[in-house]
Amino acid sequence: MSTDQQWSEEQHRVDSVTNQIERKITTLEQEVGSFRDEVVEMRKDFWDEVTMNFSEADDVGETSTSMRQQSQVLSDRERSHLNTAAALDKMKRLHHSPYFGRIDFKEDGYPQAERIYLGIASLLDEKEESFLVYDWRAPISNLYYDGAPGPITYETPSGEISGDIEMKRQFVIREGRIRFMFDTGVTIGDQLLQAVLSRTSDAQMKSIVATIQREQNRIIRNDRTRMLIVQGAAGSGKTSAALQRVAYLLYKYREHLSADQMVLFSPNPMFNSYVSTVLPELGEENMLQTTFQEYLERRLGREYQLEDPFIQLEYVLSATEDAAYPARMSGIRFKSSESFLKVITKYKDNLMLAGMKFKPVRFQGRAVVTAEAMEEKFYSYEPSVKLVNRLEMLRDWMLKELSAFGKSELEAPWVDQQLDLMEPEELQRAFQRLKRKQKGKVDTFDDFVQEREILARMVVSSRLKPLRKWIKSLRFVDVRKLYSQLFKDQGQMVRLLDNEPLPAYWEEISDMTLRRMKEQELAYEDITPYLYLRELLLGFHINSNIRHVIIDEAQDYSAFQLAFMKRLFPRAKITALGDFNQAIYAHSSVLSGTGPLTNLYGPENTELIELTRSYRSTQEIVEFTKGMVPGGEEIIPFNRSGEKPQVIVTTSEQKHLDLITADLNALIEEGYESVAVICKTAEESREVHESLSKVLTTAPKLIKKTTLAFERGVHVIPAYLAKGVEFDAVLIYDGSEEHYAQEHERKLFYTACTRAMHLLHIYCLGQPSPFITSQSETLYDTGKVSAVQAD
Ligand SMILES: Nc1ncnc2c1ncn2[C@@H]1O[C@H](COP(=O)(O)OP(=O)(O)OP(=O)(O)O)[C@@H](O)[C@H]1O
Repeated sequence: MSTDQQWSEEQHRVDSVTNQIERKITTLEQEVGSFRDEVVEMRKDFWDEVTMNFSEADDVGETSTSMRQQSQVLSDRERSHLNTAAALDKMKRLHHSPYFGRIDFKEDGYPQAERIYLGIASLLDEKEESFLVYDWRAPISNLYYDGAPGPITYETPSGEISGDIEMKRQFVIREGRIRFMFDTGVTIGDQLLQAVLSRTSDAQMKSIVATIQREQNRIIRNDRTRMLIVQGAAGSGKTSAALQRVAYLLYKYREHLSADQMVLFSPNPMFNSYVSTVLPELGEENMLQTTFQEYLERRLGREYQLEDPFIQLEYVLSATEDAAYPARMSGIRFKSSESFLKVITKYKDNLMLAGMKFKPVRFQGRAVVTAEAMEEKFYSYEPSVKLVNRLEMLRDWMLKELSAFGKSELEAPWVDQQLDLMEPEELQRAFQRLKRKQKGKVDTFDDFVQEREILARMVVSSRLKPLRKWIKSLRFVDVRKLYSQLFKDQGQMVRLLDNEPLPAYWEEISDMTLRRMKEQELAYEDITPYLYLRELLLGFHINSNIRHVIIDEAQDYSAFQLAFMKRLFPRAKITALGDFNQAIYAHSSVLSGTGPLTNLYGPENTELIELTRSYRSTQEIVEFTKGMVPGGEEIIPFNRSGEKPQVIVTTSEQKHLDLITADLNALIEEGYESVAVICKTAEESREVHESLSKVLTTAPKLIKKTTLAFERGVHVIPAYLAKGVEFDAVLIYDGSEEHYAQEHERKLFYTACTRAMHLLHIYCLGQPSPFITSQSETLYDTGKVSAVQAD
C-alpha cells in the first residue's frame, strides 16, 4: 500500500510533467499554425516565385530548376508541418494521462536506481536531456512487463544490461490526477486489472498497454520467429496481444516498417471495425485489414458466384436432414486438407507431360487457333522448361498466329462492310490518329489503294484487340476444365492420392462439384483449391511488400488456405492466433501442436505460445464454460467474481419469448450497455429479431454478415458472427438439446457462451443441452432470472 507521502510526491511529479506537456502543447500549436500558414501562402504564391521563361532552351532549363527548387522548399515545409502536427497530437494524448507505470532500476555499477516512468509515448524534459516518460515499447520498458523485483538483465541495441529492479508501481491517472496507485510484484497487479475488466464493454476494443501480462508480452515482443502461433483460451487476450504487437513492431522497426506492410485477416467485416481504434489510440496508423473472403472475391468474384464461409456454415448447422449432407461434409473435409493440396500440386506436375486443357481462339465463329494446335505446340516445347514459361512461349506463338490471321483478313468482305459503314468524319479522325501514331509518315489520302489498306489494317487490328488481350493474360488456359477434370476421372484421382484412400462419397462429391461449377458457382471449400490450381498454372500473384501477416481466428482456416497464404506473402512473418475450442467450421482444426500450421515453415522456424488465463468473463462464467470443451481444465479464470450462469428452462414458445423480453428490459433498465441475444443461425436470428422488435422497449439490432459497424445496445446475432467480440451480458436464445447436442455444435455453443463478460443467461426451450447438463450443478443456477418465473 502506498503511503500518503508517496502519493503526494507522485502527484507532484504528475503536476510537473503535465505543466511541461502544456508548455510543449502551446509551443507546438504555434509552430503548427505558422507552418500551416506558410504552406498555404507558398501554395498560393507558387507560380509567382518561379522564374518563368520559355523563350530559349537555356531559359527553359532555368525555369525547370526554379520550379524544382520551389517545390522542394514547399515539400520541406509540408513535411515540417506534418511532423509538428504529429508531435502535437502525441502531446495531447499524453496530456491527461502521461504515464501508467514506474520501475526503479539500479543498473550494475551505478550508485542509485533510476526511476523509469512508462506511458504510451516517450517524453523528453525541456532541456531534451532525459526521459520524463519512456515509450512502453522502448527496450527498458520490457522490465516493467517481464521482470519481478530483483536481479535482471535486458537487451538493448547496444548490448545486454544487468541490474536490479527495486520497485514496480502502477498508476491510473485521469485528467492529470492520480486515481489509483499501487506497488506490484511479479505480475502487473491484479487490482488494476480487476478495475479494467469490471468496466462495461465498449463498441470498440481498447488498448491494454497498462496491464499487459507477462505471457502476452512474450507475444508482443516476439520478433524473431517466422511463424508465431498463439493458441489461447477464449478471452485470453489473443487479439489484444496481436494489436499491441503491431504497435510494438511499428515502433521498433520504424525506420523500415510501415503500417501498410502489415495485414490483419479478420473473421468478418464487423470485427474490423471493432478493432480499428486500438492502434490510433496508441498513436499508430492502422495496419491493412481484410477478410480472406474479401481477397477471394477480388480474385475470382467476376468469374464465379462464390459461396461465403457463413453460407457454408449455415448449411453445416441446419441441413443435417439433407440427403446430400454426409457427402458435402466429406467433400469439405477433403478439399480443405493437405492431401488435396498435394493432389493439386502433383496434378500440376503431371500436366507438364499431358492433359493440359486450352480454350481455342475464335473469331466470328471461326477457329483462329484450335485447342488441339495449342496442345500440340505446348507439348512440343522442351519438357524441362517450366510450365509457366512454356505458357509464355505458347502465348507468344499465339500472338504471332493472331497477327498472321489478321493479315489474311484484310481483304475479307466484313472489313469492306465495316469501311463502308464509316462516316467521313470518322474516317478523318481515324486517319488523324494513324498519322499521329506513325509520326507523319502517312501524308494524304491520295492513293486510294494505300488508304484502304491502312484503314483495313486499323479495323482488323481494333477488332482483334480483345483477343490479343485475352491471349496476353493467358486466359486461353482452361482452368475450369482442368479443375473439373479432377472430379471427372476417378482413376486419375486415385493415382494422384498415392496410397491415400478416396474420400467417402466420392461419386456424390464429384457430381456436386461439377453441378455447381456448371452453374458458374464455387462452393466455399472449392474456392481456394481452384485459385491455387490457377495460380500454379499461370503464376502466383504474390505480395512481397507485406512483412507481417496476422491471422486472427486462425482455427477457422483450413490447412489448404494457410498453405495458400504462405505462398501469397513470401516475405512475411506470420502471427496466427486461434483457439481450437472455437473451431466451428467443418474443416478440421489446424492448431494442434504438430499440425499443419507448424508444418508451414517447419518446427525450427515456428514458436508456439499458449495462453491459458482468461480475462474476458467472470470466474463463474469461465468455470462453467471451460467444462464444455476438452482440455478446458487448463483454462484459468482471472480472479473477478460475478453471478453464476443461469439456465432457464421453458416449455412454451410464448413463455420463452416473454421471459427473454422481461430479462432484456430489466438489463437495459439496470444500465447494461451491450447485451446480445445469441442465436444459432442467421435465419433464427432474423426471426428472433422480428419478435423482439415488437415487444422490447429499446429497438434491438440484427447483426448480419454484411453488418459493418459494431454499436452499443441490444444485439441479436448468430453465434458464428459473435466470434472475437464481447458483450456485457449474453442471453443464449435456445440452449436446448435440440439446438446443441451434436459434437460439431459443442464448439459453437462454447464460442457463444464465452462472449459474455459479466452475465450469462441460457434459455432452453425444452431439455437443456448435454453441454450444460453434463456439468456439475454447482456451476450454474436454474431459473432465477428477473421477477418472471420460469415454468
Ligand atoms: N492484459 C490485459 N489487460 C486488460 N484487459 C485485457 C488483457 N488481456 C485481455 N484483456 C481483455 O480481455 C478481453 C478479451 O480479450 P481478446 O478479445 O483479445 O481475447 P481473445 O483471446 O482474442 O478472445 P476470443 O478468442 O474469445 O475472441 C478484452 O476485453 C480485453 O480487453
